[in-house]
Amino acid sequence: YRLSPFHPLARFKGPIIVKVSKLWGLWIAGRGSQYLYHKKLHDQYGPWVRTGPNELSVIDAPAVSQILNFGGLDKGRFYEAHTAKRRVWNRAVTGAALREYEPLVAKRATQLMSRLVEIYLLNITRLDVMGDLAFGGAFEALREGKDVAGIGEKISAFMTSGVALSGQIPWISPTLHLFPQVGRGVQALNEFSQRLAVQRVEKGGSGVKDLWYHVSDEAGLEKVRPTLESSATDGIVAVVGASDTTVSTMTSLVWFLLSNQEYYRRVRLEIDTVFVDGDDPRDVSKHEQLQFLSACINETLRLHPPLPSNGPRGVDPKSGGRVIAGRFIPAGTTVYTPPYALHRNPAYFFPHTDHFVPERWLPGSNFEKHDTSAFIPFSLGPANCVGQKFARGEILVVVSLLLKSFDLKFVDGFDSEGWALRRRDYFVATRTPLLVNLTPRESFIL
Ligand code: HEM
Repeated sequence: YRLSPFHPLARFKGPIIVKVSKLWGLWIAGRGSQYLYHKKLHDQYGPWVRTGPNELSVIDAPAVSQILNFGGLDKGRFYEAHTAKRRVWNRAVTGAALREYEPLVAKRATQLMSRLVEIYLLNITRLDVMGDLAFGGAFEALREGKDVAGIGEKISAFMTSGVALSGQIPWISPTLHLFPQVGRGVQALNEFSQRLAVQRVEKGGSGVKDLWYHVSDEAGLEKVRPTLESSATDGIVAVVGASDTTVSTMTSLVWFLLSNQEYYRRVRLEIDTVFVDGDDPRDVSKHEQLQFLSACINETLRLHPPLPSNGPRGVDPKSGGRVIAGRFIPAGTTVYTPPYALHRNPAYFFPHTDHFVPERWLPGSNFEKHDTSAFIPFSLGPANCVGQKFARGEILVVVSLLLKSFDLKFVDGFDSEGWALRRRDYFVATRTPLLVNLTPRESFIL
């Protein structure tokens, strides 16, 4: 039936193996290769591809916008386990709220620079920043020089098992606890976040209106105050969703710059010009002058989107189906809009589609194709990333401080070309260590 012309998705092209069963897709996802597989299928079959018996992947920009934007498809069963409390989240990321967080980020960025003299710790800085914001300074990984709480490990167990699996087989989410291996990863992270939440409440406010202040509604703006349990879930969503995505971007950015020395020199020159003697990269008022660095961040997010496949959407199984960009999508269909494949579609970014060319983002640049409606690293619409402004701000502080303070160079003999090929797609892309030597510069900042 799934291969027959009677199946509601029969008109959509795709390999036979994926039409028959979800097992092949599950195997690909288990290896972290979904983003590459989707890209390959789109290269072969075009912007609409059938990727499962009841699943599509779409990289046609107008259709992507209709799917993700207001009035589009639901987030579907994939998110059943999460409480999407968008209203409290929105309060947590207003301009005023972000200004409250700035000293926290600046403090950790400074600590990073001092510890970098000894060891490269970008990976754990993100833990401390999010520990500060969400749980009142819970982790202290930089101070200890390592991830003492083992949170990195808990996050990867959670990502590689529960999240990847429920993305492939949405109906499995409510039954995850039945799979001991998978359930353990999910449960360990849940218990950990509950403990942190209790600690944060016992410790009382940090004096800063941090993220916890908003997600637990300390100001009492909601009619019904969120329970400790649901604020703990939000706290951990912040640590997982906000820290790994940001560090993925920073690590890829360093990799792109060191692999393209002329761009590395140009970014450094810009930072040295904007922050002259005594000026401090933690001064966010100067960040809008960092045009070339911002272009490099965009180009990094284009080629290495931290969520390479994005969260799927679904057509309500109880509906009569939906028409998207002139095509009928039957009820119950899962729809992917994978940023990795979309961003590398030459119909939207051309020439040098697969190459790091940050100039395409500079004002006045004249590339044959530069369609920003196809640029969705933070997704689109009502469920897009609430933290994108904060993420950009954090990246600008840390990267400009890093380049102002150190000369960076790949460790001799490091397989830098192979590094990008080892990125894996477990909802947030995972990476192997990027080995970089750091030599303090004269302008080293503490
Ligand atoms: C470069 C860094 C980041 C990237 C690329 C990124 C990307 C994304 C994407 C693509 C989504 C939507 C997923 C979907 O549509 O299924 C999302 C959702 C979300 N992000 Fe981010 N994110 C980043 C940083 C952050 C930060 C720093 C925070 C918090 C301070 C944050 C908080 C959230 C939350 C709460 C959601 C869920 C929104 C909702 O469901 O309404 N993110 N992010």
